[in-house]
Amino acid sequence: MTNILVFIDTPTAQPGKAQRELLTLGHRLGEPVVALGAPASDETVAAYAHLGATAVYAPAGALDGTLIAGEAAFVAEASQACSAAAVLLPNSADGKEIAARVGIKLSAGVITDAVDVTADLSVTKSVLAGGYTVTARANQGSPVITVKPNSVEPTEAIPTSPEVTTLEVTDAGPAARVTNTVEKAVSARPELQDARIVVSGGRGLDGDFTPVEQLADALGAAVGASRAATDAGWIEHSYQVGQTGKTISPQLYICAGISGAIQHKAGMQTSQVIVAINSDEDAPIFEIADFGIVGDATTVLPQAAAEIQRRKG
Ligand SMILES: Cc1cc2nc3c(=O)[nH]c(=O)nc-3n(C[C@H](O)[C@H](O)[C@H](O)COP(=O)(O)OP(=O)(O)OC[C@H]3O[C@@H](n4cnc5c(N)ncnc54)[C@H](O)[C@@H]3O)c2cc1C
Repeated sequence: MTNILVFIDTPTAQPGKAQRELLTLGHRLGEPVVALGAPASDETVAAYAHLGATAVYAPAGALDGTLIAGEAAFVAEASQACSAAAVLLPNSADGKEIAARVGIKLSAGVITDAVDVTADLSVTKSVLAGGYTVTARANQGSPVITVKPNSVEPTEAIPTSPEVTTLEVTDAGPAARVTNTVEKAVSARPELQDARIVVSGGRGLDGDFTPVEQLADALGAAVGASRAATDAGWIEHSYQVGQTGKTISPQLYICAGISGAIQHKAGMQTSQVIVAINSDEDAPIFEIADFGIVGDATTVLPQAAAEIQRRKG
């Protein structure tokens, strides 16, 4: 039996696509054992049992009071408890930091930005801002791997009745402590990093993101932005795509009024299909676009949104 530990950062009764992708990959490599990032409830255990988790580890108390350190200690303890052959985590900023700390605790190799993992634990990953794809293998310990969303098609699993083990996290070490939290405003849109479709806007939007948001809502997409747009305060920094923003690989990336600077491309050029809307036919973004529209974004975006709404009826 080869146990593959899958870390679920935010356990929920209705696991999202990125979590189901990790479970599917765990199944492909062995027996997926789930490490919940919060104390277990009947609902969360049932949800991951439905996805075929063969065992569940959960912390005795909440882990979010210590920034990352508590999660890393818990994942390392869960990995040792089930003798995991590999640990899979989300490719978020937190996921990568947890992976790094787990790698140190377990003296194990860490591989980020994975887009595929084969049975011999060879990892296909993007490097150099998504410009190249390479195959990598950890040469020490059980590899700790962060997996990009939209890399695996989630499949149905045979439901299980997993044993639930509660772990006391003892090794969090000195850590920064959270003293106050502010709830993020709830959005009906998908999370930027998990979304199948992303509509992004840049400086060419001239301060008004309404057309980007309307097309995103027509497509059920997430909204993204260039740094020029976030620096100008037109939209929050959490929406920034690129080298110093989020790295995403949606199935469809639509960008409007974005020139295609190397730092922006670093965050989106592994998207499966790229559609660019720009008034300058020589804009660099057209070099990597699958479809290009030379036009005014403030005209093209509303037309696209209206046509999609019309076809949806
Ligand atoms: C260390 C570092 C890190 C960085 N990290 C990031 C990052 O993470 N993400 C990021 O995005 N940038 C990043 N940048 C900034 C990056 O270099 C660019 O400055 C930025 O991406 C430009 O944003 P933009 O394409 O919206 O603006 P611009 O480059 O000004 O392009 C605007 C585009 O809009 C077009 N346009 C104008 N009007 C219209 C219209 N009406 N309709 C359609 N098109 C129109 C123009 O033709 C132009 O191509 C970083 C820079 C540095 C130095």
